[in-house]
Amino acid sequence: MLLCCMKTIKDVFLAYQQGLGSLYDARETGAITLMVLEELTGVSRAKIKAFPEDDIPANAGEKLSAVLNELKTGKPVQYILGTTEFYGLNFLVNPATLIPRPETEELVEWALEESKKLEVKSKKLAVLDIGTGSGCIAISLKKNLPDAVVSALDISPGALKTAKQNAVVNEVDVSFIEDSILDIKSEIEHSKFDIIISNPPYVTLEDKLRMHTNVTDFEPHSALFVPEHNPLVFYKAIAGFAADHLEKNGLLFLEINENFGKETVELLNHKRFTNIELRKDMSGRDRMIKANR
Ligand SMILES: C[S@@+](CC[C@H](N)C(=O)[O-])C[C@H]1O[C@@H](n2cnc3c(N)ncnc32)[C@H](O)[C@@H]1O
Repeated sequence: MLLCCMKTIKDVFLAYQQGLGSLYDARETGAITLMVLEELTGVSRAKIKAFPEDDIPANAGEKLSAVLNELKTGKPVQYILGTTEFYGLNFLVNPATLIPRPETEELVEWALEESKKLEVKSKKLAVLDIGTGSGCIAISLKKNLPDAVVSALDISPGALKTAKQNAVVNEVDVSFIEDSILDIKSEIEHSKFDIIISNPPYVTLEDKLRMHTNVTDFEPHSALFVPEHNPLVFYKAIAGFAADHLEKNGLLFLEINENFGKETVELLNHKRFTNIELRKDMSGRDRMIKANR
């Protein structure tokens, strides 16, 4: 199917399958095509799926063709469209921010479930997201816990700029702090939290060799890779910070490297966290931890 001949939704799916077949499997290509069609035509996902024989809007062909050419370079669709969905909300993304992943939605879900059980007397729930990136975790938590006071920290000014825009887009109030969890210098040093949550960089050199180039060539390395090839460097710093800055019975939530679940649990044990729970994600991989102060 030549792009010039795309008239219907079905034609677009066919052209994208042909163009992207060497980069993605059929399921991934289908999902990408759906995202692009929805964004560029304004037609809903449900309608696209239900009426594949419908014509695409006359002015959409050129844009669909330009996006397909960019996709062929391996650039993630979210960076091409500049947007993605996370926990039912829209987030702006760009090469300064990691593209939020579905596994991280499971971490948010867990934190929201547990937050209901936390007894916070005579004050608002205080939450800190470490390594906020696009702000997806902090903003989703604030959206669902409107009374909470949510702060979010990142070392990257580019990521923080986007996270601030995302807070405006999603109409929530989050305090953003530029600092390094490896060497805190800001006023956050004097604060206490009921929940500390983080999806820090955890990709090792060995993991990198197995990763798809559309991740390693396009997503920010400072969001993905651990410095000095030490897979636990961020977990050590976060556990140390949380040990001092969580309220009594406060909760720590971490997304982790699936190959270092046991080691991360040991580290938290060593820091005297209790009720440490390791959970698998929807693909059955050790992916997240909850611990009590
Ligand atoms: C894996 S990304 C997670 C982004 C976002 N929370 C998410 O789940 O999509 C890790 C984030 O940690 C930030 N980061 C890297 N080094 C840091 C440091 N020393 N202190 C604070 N944040 C850091 C990166 O800029 C990046 O935004």
